[in-house]
Amino acid sequence: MQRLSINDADFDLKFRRIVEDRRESDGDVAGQVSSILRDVRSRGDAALVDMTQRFDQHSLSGDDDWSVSAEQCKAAFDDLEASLRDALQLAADRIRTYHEAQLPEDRDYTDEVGVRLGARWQAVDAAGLYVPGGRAAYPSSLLMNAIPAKVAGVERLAVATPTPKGTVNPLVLAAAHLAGVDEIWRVGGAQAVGALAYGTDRIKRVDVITGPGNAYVAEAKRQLFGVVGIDMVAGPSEILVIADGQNNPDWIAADLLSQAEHDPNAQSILITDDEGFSRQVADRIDVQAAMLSTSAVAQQSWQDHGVIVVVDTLEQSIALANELAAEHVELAVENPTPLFDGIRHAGSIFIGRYAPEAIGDYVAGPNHVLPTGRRARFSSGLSVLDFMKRSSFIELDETALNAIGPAAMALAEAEGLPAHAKSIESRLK
Ligand SMILES: NC(=O)c1ccc[n+]([C@@H]2O[C@H](COP(=O)([O-])OP(=O)(O)OC[C@H]3O[C@@H](n4cnc5c(N)ncnc54)[C@H](O)[C@@H]3O)[C@@H](O)[C@H]2O)c1
Ligand SMILES: N[C@H](CO)Cc1c[nH]c[nH+]1
Ligand SMILES: [Zn+2]
Repeated sequence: MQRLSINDADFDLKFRRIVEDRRESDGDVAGQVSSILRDVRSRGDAALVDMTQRFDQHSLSGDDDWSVSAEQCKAAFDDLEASLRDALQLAADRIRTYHEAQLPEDRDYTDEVGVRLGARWQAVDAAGLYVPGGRAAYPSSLLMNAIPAKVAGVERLAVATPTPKGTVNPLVLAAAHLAGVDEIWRVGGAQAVGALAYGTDRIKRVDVITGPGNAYVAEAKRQLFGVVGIDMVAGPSEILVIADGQNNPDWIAADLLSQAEHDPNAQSILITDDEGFSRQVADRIDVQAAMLSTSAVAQQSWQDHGVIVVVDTLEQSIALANELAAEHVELAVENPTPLFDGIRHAGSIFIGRYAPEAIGDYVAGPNHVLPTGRRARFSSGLSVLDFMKRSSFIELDETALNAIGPAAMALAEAEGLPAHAKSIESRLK
């Protein structure tokens, strides 16, 4: 963990290094991912067999090793303990309600010269939903991917998720049943993203790939953008907690560890105006981390990427937060409004002492698939619109074409494109 004070002589330099640390697509990962993708593209299923054995110790020999059937998903749902089924249902209902409000409306109008203009939204035909499963299984990510895809009206939902050592997580299958997923492929990592993008004999290609994952998954999506649509780059988790000294240090320590436990490359940052409080939080992190079942990962993440910044005033945290453009920002302060108003770059913002980030991971409603690596400067969380695209349309009759056609012809001539001009001119009266 690094500790900084805004009054350190070299604060700007150190802070800049922290900001740059968030680029998970370093040369090593990018190189490995590009050779994995090349292999999947040229050898298809055979490459998936080799890499799934190598990275997940899972042998893709029979059909059941490749995919999970709808019957298995239904059985997993039916077998769920009632409290877990209710929790999954509550999460699904709240996520659906939030995302239904995102559905766009088609609009059109006819202007003063009689041209009808508008735009029409339509769902993509097929979506590939990446559900992480390396260190932990993520039924919550299945819901976060599949529900907006369903709301958008996508016809084919193909999930890819690794099943390390052949272990299938029943809650992932139950979530798939609840959300109405069509296919579940037991492959993970960059190779799964490649298969969904290029297609193989077994896995038909999709139009859009969404979902979170580790650095390999995130980099594969980044490299494949253009071959296929993607939602955004959603890599190892990040949390920035801005807290005053009036918080319970145990609560804030748990919040920081909640993201650290995802991945050794996850990042947790605390900004506070109370030096004594920051030391209490650091102590509580050490105590709590040692007791977690995920302690090895959480401790590694906190050691390698954890940061505490002590500022003089909480107002100073606004500029730092905007530089970091973190996936999650918690505002655990007495009066969060001025901070909320000042923060321009964040995947999702949690307002007040009773809004821990973990509530957004599961049941609040907004999507937990969010941009990482400072990409909240230009990307947003997964939404229904990521599964849709818009076609504009233009309708003219003879009168309308006569009104605006000559201007288009003039521009076409000026661009040296006479066939363009002719296609308009030949229709004019
Ligand atoms: N940003 C978000 O919205 C968000 C949401 C949920 C989870 N996450 C992140 O998802 C990630 C889940 O990671 P995970 O590892 O548990 O599962 P994962 O499914 O993302 O990755 C596992 C796969 O990584 C590949 N892999 C592992 N080591 C490799 C290597 N050395 N070379 C090539 N490929 C390798 C393997 O193919 C394996 O199947 C975490 O980083 C978590 O923070 C992010
Ligand atoms: N915090 C993750 C996004 O970075 C999402 C998640 C799923 N399960 C638990 N957490
Ligand atoms: Zn989480």
